[in-house]
Amino acid sequence: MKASIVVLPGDGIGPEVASAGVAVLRQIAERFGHDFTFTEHAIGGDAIDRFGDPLPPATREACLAADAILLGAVGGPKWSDPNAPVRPEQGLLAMRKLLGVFANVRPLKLHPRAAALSPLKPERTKGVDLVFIRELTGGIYFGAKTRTDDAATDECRYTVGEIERVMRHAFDLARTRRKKVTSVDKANVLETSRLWRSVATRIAADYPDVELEHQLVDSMAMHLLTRPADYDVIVTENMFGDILTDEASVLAGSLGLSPSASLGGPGAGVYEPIHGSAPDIAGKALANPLGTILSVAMLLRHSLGLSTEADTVEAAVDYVMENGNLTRDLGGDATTHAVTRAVLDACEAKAEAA
Ligand SMILES: NC(=O)C1=CN([C@@H]2O[C@H](COP(=O)(O)OP(=O)(O)OC[C@H]3O[C@@H](n4cnc5c(N)ncnc54)[C@H](O)[C@@H]3O)[C@@H](O)[C@H]2O)C=CC1
Ligand SMILES: CC(C)CC(=O)C(=O)O
Ligand SMILES: [Mg+2]
Repeated sequence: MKASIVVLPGDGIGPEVASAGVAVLRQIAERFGHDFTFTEHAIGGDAIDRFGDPLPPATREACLAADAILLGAVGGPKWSDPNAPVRPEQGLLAMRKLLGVFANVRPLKLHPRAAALSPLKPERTKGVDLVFIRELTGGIYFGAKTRTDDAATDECRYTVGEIERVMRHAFDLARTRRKKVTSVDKANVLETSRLWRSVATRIAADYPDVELEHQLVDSMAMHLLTRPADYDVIVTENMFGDILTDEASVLAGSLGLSPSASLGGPGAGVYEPIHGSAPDIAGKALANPLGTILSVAMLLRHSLGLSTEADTVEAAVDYVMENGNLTRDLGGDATTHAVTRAVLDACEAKAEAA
């Protein structure tokens, strides 16, 4: 098949992990006879430096015309002055809004070897297999902001329509899994959460085969560590999802392992690891590329409909997790490049065997 893939490397370790993702896509294209074209565009701090804009017009146009988008990460200390007029993260948020990708899918599966790397005891993490659906284009990250010399505000706003569509995404997904949705909110305090909860309850009536439970976000943060295996699909608003998924990623051994797909818009899906630009390890070849490579598997499956190819990439990552030398965050001393090479070799072996 032919596919046009826009690559947005961004900042810090973004370019290091994005190039690992592109290497895997190139190999899959060659092995399975596809014609993928890759076009790199600027986003984030890199785009501010080159164009004075964290999401320049050429990047916007390319994203709107793409079949899929692969993103590294944005941000870093160079652009983090609290008084800076423009920030890298604005480019990422604007891109998500532009593409209308309201459902951010963040799966978390525990590889057996990662159980030993998890800070939790193996008996706690046994059987963990959950998916977060994080609302991605609404809430406090997109609300009006004000700032005076002695006060600041960030508005949190959700409409019924925004909640309904992400809720249906979660229930539809739960139907293909263990048929359980946990909706996370702060309905004891926030009006937006009370609306969230009432919409969740109403939508659940259309899915009598799926169990719905409501959970307050503060205790959810605790339950994720005490009984993570009890959860199947967890749906929540933008900021709660951002925070809980970084917490949850540690169950699987490292933030560097977690992939994501941002879906639901009329055009391309966006695929990115859930981590940031990791300025502390940028340029040192220490970045774990597996979260990005697993995001590439999601790209193949969700945007290109290539499930055999996606399975091949996931099986290759499983193989490397089981047998390979891993990056430092997972207790190894392999470089980003060496782990990527190991995945490419494993992809080749899996494709050969298939
Ligand atoms: N999607 C994006 O582009 C995101 C961007 N950011 C931005 O990234 C910058 C840094 O933010 P932080 O809070 O430090 O979060 P971060 O996710 O960049 O890093 C947190 C910690 O995890 C480690 N880490 C992250 N990814 C890793 C990987 N692939 N391999 C090994 N270790 C990894 C880092 O070294 C660091 O110690 C900020 O400017 C922030 O705004 C943060 C989150 C997401
Ligand atoms: C700029 C932030 C909203 C990015 C982030 O932390 C994320 O999407 O996980
Ligand atoms: Mg985040």
